[in-house]
Amino acid sequence: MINDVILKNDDIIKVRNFNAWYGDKQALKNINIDFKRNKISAIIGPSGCGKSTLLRSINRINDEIPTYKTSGEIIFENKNIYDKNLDLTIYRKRVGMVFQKPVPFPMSIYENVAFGLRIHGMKNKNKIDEIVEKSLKQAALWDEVKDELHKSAYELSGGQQQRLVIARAIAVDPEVILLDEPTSALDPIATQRIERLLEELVENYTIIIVTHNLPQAVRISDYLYFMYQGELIESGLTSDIIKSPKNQLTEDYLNGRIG
Ligand SMILES: Nc1ncnc2c1ncn2[C@@H]1O[C@H](COP(=O)(O)OP(=O)(O)OP(=O)(O)O)[C@@H](O)[C@H]1O
Repeated sequence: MINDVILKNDDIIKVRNFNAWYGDKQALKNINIDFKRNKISAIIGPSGCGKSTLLRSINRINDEIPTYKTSGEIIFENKNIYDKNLDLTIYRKRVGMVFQKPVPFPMSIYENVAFGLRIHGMKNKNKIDEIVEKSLKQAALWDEVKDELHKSAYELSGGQQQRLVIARAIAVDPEVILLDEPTSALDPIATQRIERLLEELVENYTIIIVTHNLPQAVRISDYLYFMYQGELIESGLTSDIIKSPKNQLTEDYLNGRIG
């Protein structure tokens, strides 16, 4: 019985027979993945293989593209997120997304983090103050900004902006954070800070990251998902795949022969 509960709680998002098209072009082909709770999962593969499409599909961001269509299911909390009656605002509070290029809102550092709280109806100033501080601390940005919370977010460096965006995602208390190439616009020091941060955050959140930076995926992830031409080719524990990939394509990618 206890084992049953543990097993059931282990997977947080299940992708089932999932296909996606942009017009006639099929970008995802029959993807099946069980993403593990409180782990870092990295989706890797050469440019154009469908990594971002998969991540964006989990947040339903691609709904905005008129030619985009899907079949199959993505299940979160026993519900298919593609069901018509899903409340997207509530879903995105629980499954947040951070993009490649940090996109702070044109407002103060404080307001960037408080934004989501206000959207979800929080009015108590003390409570908002408390969550803003906690989120900035969790995102390892508090010490750098605590004396200038009302400065424009645009005055922060790229690395600080990316941590601010992560603080904004954390503030609404999500369960899953999706990150699409979050460090590709950052220098090595800022990259290292974000990587350390993700390793800390995974104690409380499930992290799914898309990266074309293979050494980064190897450094930080518990699970790897290797995609090629819209298909999931191989998945498993990062340490196992790195040591002995089962598929020739995975091996070629790991050795830099494709991509
Ligand atoms: N908005 C779009 N309209 C049409 N085709 C698209 C769109 N976005 C992506 N595609 C196509 O879907 C396929 C998968 O793209 P996707 O961006 O998911 O790949 P990726 O693995 O994330 O690539 P990269 O590492 O270069 O970001 C590619 O062939 C791409 O050209």
